[in-house]
Amino acid sequence: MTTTTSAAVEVRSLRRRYGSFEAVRGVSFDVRRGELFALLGTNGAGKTTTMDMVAGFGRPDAGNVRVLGRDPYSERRVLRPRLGIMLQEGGLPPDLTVSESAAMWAGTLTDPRPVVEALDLVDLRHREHVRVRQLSGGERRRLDLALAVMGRPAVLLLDEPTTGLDPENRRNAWQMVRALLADGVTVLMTTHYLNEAQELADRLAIMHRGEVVTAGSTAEVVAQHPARIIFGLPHGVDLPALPGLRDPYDGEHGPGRVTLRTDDLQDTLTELLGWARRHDIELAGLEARPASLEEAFLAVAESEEVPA
Ligand SMILES: Nc1ncnc2c1ncn2[C@@H]1O[C@H](COP(=O)(O)OP(=O)(O)OP(=O)(O)O)[C@@H](O)[C@H]1O
Repeated sequence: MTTTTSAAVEVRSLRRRYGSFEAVRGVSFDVRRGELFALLGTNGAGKTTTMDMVAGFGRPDAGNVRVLGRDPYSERRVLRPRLGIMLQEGGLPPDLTVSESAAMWAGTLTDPRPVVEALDLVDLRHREHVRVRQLSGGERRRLDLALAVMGRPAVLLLDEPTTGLDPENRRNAWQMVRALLADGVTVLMTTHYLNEAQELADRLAIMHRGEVVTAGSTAEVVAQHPARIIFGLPHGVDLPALPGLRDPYDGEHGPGRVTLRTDDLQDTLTELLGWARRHDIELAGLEARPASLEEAFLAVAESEEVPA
């Protein structure tokens, strides 16, 4: 029997404690079919613990996880052929070579990619005869990634997949993930690289102290934080009242340099430009930009709300 649900991964009110410490405190999110959902968060926020439960390795104390409509813990055998998992610890036998490891893993799968194809995907073919223990950290990570996609999974779980990769290999990994997404694979990924989330994620959630603090598309998450307009103003000129501003204005960029923080970039900018034109005032070095994902992340990381 197949169960149909609209989301590939459904996480509802998930809780997990280690002893008396509650690491995951009521986390909910959906990963839609064919999208990449990024879980971001501060160190110790509970991302890996959440991933473990989605992978079916850890059992929730409360709440629910469904992957392709199945419970990943109790129905792990049914789900396994459709799930690709790359967690933080690879745990491969250190004395096997790269191709022996890949062949051993392929032997446990129903419809594996050929070993050479999987190694080519992560650019490791030239290292096929090297023992796992002799690989660099980044090469080991890439081997883990090759094994995660070897079984042609419908859902891929990647816990910090590009940590330790150099910039070129990180970009190669992104390309591979993009190709998988184009094939309809659903990806749930954690990362500490905000540009990685910005490059790859359709939607994301930012976790802090066991909770999801904010979630949505990158644009939605960023839109919750003020945009900035920065310019130089001739000496002795005062700004008019402008719509959308949080503060009247502040001069954090030094004398004559003004920074406005606005919740409505278009409105504030339109008014500002109209005013400058009418009074023939030059706004020197004018810059306008929305908040960045980094600003949104830092706002979450610095928030002191302690969950009840
Ligand atoms: N086996 C364990 N026993 C006790 N506490 C644990 C265990 N595993 C994780 N924790 C604690 O649970 C919290 C969440 O850990 P988790 O690894 O899920 O966070 P994370 O968001 O993945 O962090 P990071 O970004 O640093 O990898 C942390 O405070 C961690 O110390």
